[in-house]
Parts: sequence; C-alpha cells; structure tokens
Amino acid sequence: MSNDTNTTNAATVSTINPDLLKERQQATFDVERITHMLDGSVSNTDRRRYLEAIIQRDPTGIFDNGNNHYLHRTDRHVRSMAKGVRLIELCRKLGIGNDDDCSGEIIQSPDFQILLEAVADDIPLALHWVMFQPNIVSLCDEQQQAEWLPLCRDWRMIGCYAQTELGHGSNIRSLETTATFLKQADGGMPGGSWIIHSPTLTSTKFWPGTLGRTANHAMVIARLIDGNGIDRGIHNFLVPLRSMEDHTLLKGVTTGDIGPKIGYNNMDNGFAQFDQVVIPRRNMAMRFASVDEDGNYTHNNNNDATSKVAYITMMQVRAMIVNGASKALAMACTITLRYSAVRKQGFAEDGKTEVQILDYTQQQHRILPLLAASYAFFFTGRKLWKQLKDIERKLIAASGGASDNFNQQSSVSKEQVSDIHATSSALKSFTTMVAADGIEECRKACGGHGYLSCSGLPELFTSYLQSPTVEGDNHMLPQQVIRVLLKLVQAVQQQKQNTNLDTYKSCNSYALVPSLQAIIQGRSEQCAAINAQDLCQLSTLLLALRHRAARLLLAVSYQLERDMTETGCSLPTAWNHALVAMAKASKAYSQFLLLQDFMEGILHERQNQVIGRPEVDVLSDLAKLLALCWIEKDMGDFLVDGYMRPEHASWIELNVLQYLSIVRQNAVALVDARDFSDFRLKSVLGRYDGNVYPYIMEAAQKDPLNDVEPGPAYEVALKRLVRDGVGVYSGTASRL
Ligand SMILES: Cc1cc2nc3c(=O)[nH]c(=O)nc-3n(C[C@H](O)[C@H](O)[C@H](O)COP(=O)(O)OP(=O)(O)OC[C@H]3O[C@@H](n4cnc5c(N)ncnc54)[C@H](O)[C@@H]3O)c2cc1C
Repeated sequence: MSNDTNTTNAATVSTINPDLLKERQQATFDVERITHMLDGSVSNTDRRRYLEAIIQRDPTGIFDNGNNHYLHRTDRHVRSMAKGVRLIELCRKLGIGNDDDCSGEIIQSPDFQILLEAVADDIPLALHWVMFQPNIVSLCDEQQQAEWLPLCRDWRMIGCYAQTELGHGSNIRSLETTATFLKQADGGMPGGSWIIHSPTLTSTKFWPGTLGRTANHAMVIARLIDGNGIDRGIHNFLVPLRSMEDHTLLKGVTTGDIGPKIGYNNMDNGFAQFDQVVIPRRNMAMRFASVDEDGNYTHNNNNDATSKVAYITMMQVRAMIVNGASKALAMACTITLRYSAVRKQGFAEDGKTEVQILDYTQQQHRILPLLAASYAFFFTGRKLWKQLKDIERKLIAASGGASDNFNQQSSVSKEQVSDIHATSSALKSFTTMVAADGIEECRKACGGHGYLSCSGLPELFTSYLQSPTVEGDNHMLPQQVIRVLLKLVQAVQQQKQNTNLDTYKSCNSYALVPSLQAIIQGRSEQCAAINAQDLCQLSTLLLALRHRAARLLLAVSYQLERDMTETGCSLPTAWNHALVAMAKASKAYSQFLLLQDFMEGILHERQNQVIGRPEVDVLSDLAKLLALCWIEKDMGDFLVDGYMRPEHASWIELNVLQYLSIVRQNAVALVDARDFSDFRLKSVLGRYDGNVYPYIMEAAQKDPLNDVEPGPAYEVALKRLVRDGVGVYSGTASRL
C-alpha cells in the first residue's frame, strides 16, 4: 500500500491498530488487484502513486493541508491559489502535457487530474479547465481557438463560465445580460463591437466559480441583439474582465466574491456587473452562429454531426461527475468503515469484550450499501465516459458530411445522442444525490467524532454539496430524462403500426423494451423467485429493477395522457402534475443502469483477467447487496402492481441481512482497495493505521484557541462576568 509512506506521522506496520489488522487479514481477495482495476492497470497505479508522492514531498511544503481548518477564509483562498500555481509550475518542470496529444496543454494530460486529486484541496483556478477552456474548444471557430487557446495554455488568459444571474439559474431563456451589436460606422471598433451590459440588478452574474478574484476573462452568456435590433436569444461572448498585465479591473466591469458559502470556500464564486463594456465583434463564440460587420446574424452551416460533437464534449463533464460521486462517496466510506472497525461501544455476550461498531447490523445497513454504490458508480462512470468518447469519435469522423445525410453518414443515430443525454442526466442526478446524502450518513455514523472538522467528513460533505445543484439541478434533470424516454415509449406503443425500433438498438434505454412491451401488451411480468436463494441472483434482481423502471416510465406517460385527454389540462399543467412521477421514474432508470453496468463491468474485468475469482465474488456480493437494499427501500414500488408478492418482501429483508454479513468481512479491504492516501483523506478517523485517538487529541491541541492561557476571551469579556460581577443578581426589579 502507498498509505504507510504518506504522512509525516505515518505509523509503521507494527503500530497498526490490531482490529484493523485483523480486518485486513480476513479479506478474501487480493486488494491490489482491485486497486489496479480501479486505476485501469498496474502501471497506472504505479504512476498515480509516483505523482501523489511528488505532491506530498514537495519541498516548498505548500501542499500541507494540516492547518486548513484553522485558517480564515481569505487565507485559505490565498493558500489554495498558491497550491494551484505551484501545481502548474511542477507540471511544467515534470513535462506534463508535453506529449504529442496534449501539445503543451497541461490540463489535457491524465496526469494533471491525478495531481489535482493528490492535492486534496479545492483550487480557485478550477473553472478555467472545467468550463472556460472546454467552451472555447466547443463553441469557438478555428480562428478564435488559434488566438485564445495558446493564451489559455500558457496561463495568461484565465477564465470562468458566467451563465447564472442573480435572478435566474435554471431558466436560461430568461437571462437578462445583453450583448448589443454596434457597427463601426456607429462608433464601434473596426469590424464592429458588442456592448455587454447588465440592465438590471437581477441580471448581475452571480455564482460563477473563479470569477470573483481570479479570472481575467469570462465566457459570458448574454442575449444577442443583432445589428437589426433583433433579439437572437442567448449566445456566448468572451469578455475580458481584468488586465493580463496587472490584474486590474477593466473599464465598466465590476466583480467580487459572493461571500462565504456552506462549503467550497477556497473558491471565489463571484458576481459581475457590466456597464456598457465594449468588446470586439469577434469575441462572440462563432462556431455555430455569427454576426457580420454589418450586424447581420446567421446560423453557420455546420452539419448536425459538428454541433453534436460540441454537445457531446460538454456532456463529458457529466461522466466526470459520476466518477467524482464514486470517489467522494468512497472517501467517506473509507473514513467511516476504518473508524467503525476501530471504534468499540457496548459489550459482547461475555459481558466483557467490547464490540466493534462495525459489527452492529444497523451500522452495516447504513454504510455498506453506500460502499457498494461507490463501486457501482465507478463502473458506470467509466462506461459513460467510454460511450461519450466513442460517440464523439464517430461524430468527428462523420463531421465532413451534410446535415440531411447525418444518419446515413454517421453510425451514431440522433436517438443515440438523445439517449446518452438522458442517461447522463439521470445518472448525474441520482449519483450526486446518493453521494451527498451518503457522505452525511457516513458523518452521522461516526457519532460525535464525525462532527469534528478533523474527521474530514464535514468538509468532504460541504464541498460536495454543490454537486446536486451545478451542471443541471438534480430535480430539474429528470424532466430531460423523461422527455427522451417518452419517445421510446411512443415507439414501443406504435410498434404494431410498423414503427421501427431498430434505431433504438444502440441506445442504453433499449434495454427497457422487453418490460415496456410486456406491460403495454398486458402480459403481466412477475418476479420468478420461488425462494430467498433465488431472490439474490443478480439476474433476478436486475429484472426486478428493469420492470420497475419501465412501469414507472409508463406511469408518467399514462398520467400525462390522462391529464390532457380526460381532464383537458394543457401540456405544461399536465407536465407539472407529473414532475414527482418523473423524478421517481428517472431514479428507477438510474438504478437499473447502475446494476446492469456493475454486472457487465465485473464480467469484463474477469474476461480480461484483470481480476480473479475471489475479486469477482466480492464484487458480485457488493452488487447483490446494493440491489437488495435498493429494492428493500422502495418495496412498495415492486408490490403495488403485483410484480412481487409479500413473501418476496420478506425474502428481500432476509437477503439484505445475509449480504450485510458477507460484505462486512471484506469491508475494510474494499475501502483499502480504493487506495486513498492519508494525505488525501485528511481525516483522523480514517487513518490507514487506525490510530484514531492520539490524532484526535493532537488535532484538538493544535487548535489556535488553545494557544494562550487562560483563553483568548478571558481578558476581553469573560473576566467581566466571572470576576467583575456584571452578572451578579442584585435583587432589584426589572427596569425593562
Ligand atoms: C457552488 C456552486 C458553483 C456554481 N458555479 C457556477 C458557474 O461556474 N457558472 C455559472 O454560471 N453558474 C454556477 N452556479 C450556479 C448554478 O448553475 C445554479 O445554481 C443552478 O443552475 C440552479 O439555478 P438556481 O440556483 O437559479 O436555482 P433555481 O433555478 O432558482 O431553482 C430553485 C429550485 O426550483 C426548482 N425549479 C426551478 N425551475 C423549475 C422547473 N421548471 N420545474 C421544476 N422545478 C424547478 C429547482 O429544482 C430548485 O429546487 C454555481 C452554483 C453553485 C452552488
């Protein structure tokens, strides 16, 4: 393991907590093989460990996170910026990004992502690579890219993505910032200009990360008013905010930080107001639409494939989010499961031996399904990434063709592009919700010590809490999922009228078709398990999740139809009535996909001999536990239409208990396999050596509140109470 070399206080193997040692000794599989599987190969693991060591041993010491909790917000912002700058300096020294396929772009190198994670702190520059640069690549034409990308590569231009306004977030059609065309003849720059303006208070850009104090440019989303005064809706504009020489604000621009947030406070999420800011005409992102020197607006003649490539590129962030959900949840599980193995409360039957809290079934029931989910998210995140890359590759190959030949020229159908949008939307929504709730559950499961900052869990939780909101609010995304899936329902419904379902064959949602057909045709699907043993087969559990997903999807379709035909509701009203059902259907679809990908992933790794039989067994146990717990939680969904019977419900409960105890044996080894260093975990409870108590005390003693005796508040306040008697009861009547 890399962990024992990670911290300055690292324990040697001989000082590892005996309970943790015992947990590791009883593992039934090879931990390293799963680590290699998660990294992608043995050499990837070696490379990751090498890069992590570079961060941990950096001679400047800047990456030390030991004092994070004691720093004031401003100091943390400054320090994390210094980490970001040192990281880039190190990358240049190490030649990261020098490979042919990166052409000097550090952020294109997989090593950069590893180093970023190794830093284990949020870097204020992040939106530059998460949103700003990808926007230039996707939405700007070649000439614009040639001009701006080298500046980004060299970290002269540092950008953010400014879409959300004070008054509007989800409803981007109501954004108010304007970009009004000004001809040269009317006083504009040579070739024409845009005037970027915030006409109202509510049009203030509010929330963009990196905007407040860091970025010198913003990709601003504004309403385009062309030279003929026509509002063309929202478009992207590259707006300089600050001088690239001395970082001073440019004329007409006001920006600042939006203030402390629940978490993610290294980051300067910002506001910006524009007072008639003039930028060149060519600062409009012009790949898909352009405006000429006379202010005439045109949609560029890109074929469908080209626009879909841009769309797919942006969607890749979603795959990263699913993978991020896996890692964040796995970190929380690592902390909580190691701590649960070390922490003892209550007595065993002999009345003397104390019980590891991990042995309580309730503790297992709270944490082990989350551990299983973190593995499921890994397999799905990886598959989603591969699917998106594959579609992107095929679309790029087809992008020379004309728009109307799109389906013929490309092996990617329009249905497939919509389908991957639905898949990624459903998974983003579900996995980030599970991860956010799961981290908090892990925190609570550590009792009082989980409430300590030094447990690492509060910051993990509060930083992660943004994920359900950003990149599509989790409660909005199900609408997009259902909008796509309803077309599949329609195609299945119209099948008798010769509608071709073949176009859906390479779609993820096609897997729902057998259940959709059965339900539509009135053939009742029923769970075939005849005993508890049957009901823990992965294939049986997957069929149950498929049936439920299909049924809930059809329920949305029927509800919309009923509302509109029987009660005469308009579509928007019926749609609003169906929102709750949509959320349920989207979640059910995600669970089906996740289990299916988990099963396929295990098989794939086995076939490629990345893992052996013992690893297959332990991963299959995890997959079973996950599916059983999901079904147990929503049992009503499976009983309501008779898919399952009451005896199935009791078998599920029995099986949950059985698989909790099976998975429990390998719980610590399964989190060890994630190979999070102590440096990354930043948790006294989750330490690899399990020496929890000395380090809790060390953290307490380090608190600056303990620096002076008799306490910093004594002289300025407490003394007046205790010694000077301001609180002494004088017996007089109230004067209020
Ligand atoms: C940490 C953080 C970082 C961010 N970074 C950026 C950034 O870099 N750039 C940027 O531009 N923005 C950024 N944002 C803003 C983010 O994109 C928005 O917060 C998000 O899109 C949600 O919009 P909103 O906050 O206006 O919520 P609202 O749209 O006001 O939503 C509030 C509630 O209403 C519900 N709701 C709204 N409309 C509907 C509807 N039609 N149907 C059903 N329910 C509805 C939502 O589900 C939600 O529960 C960031 C936000 C956070 C918290």
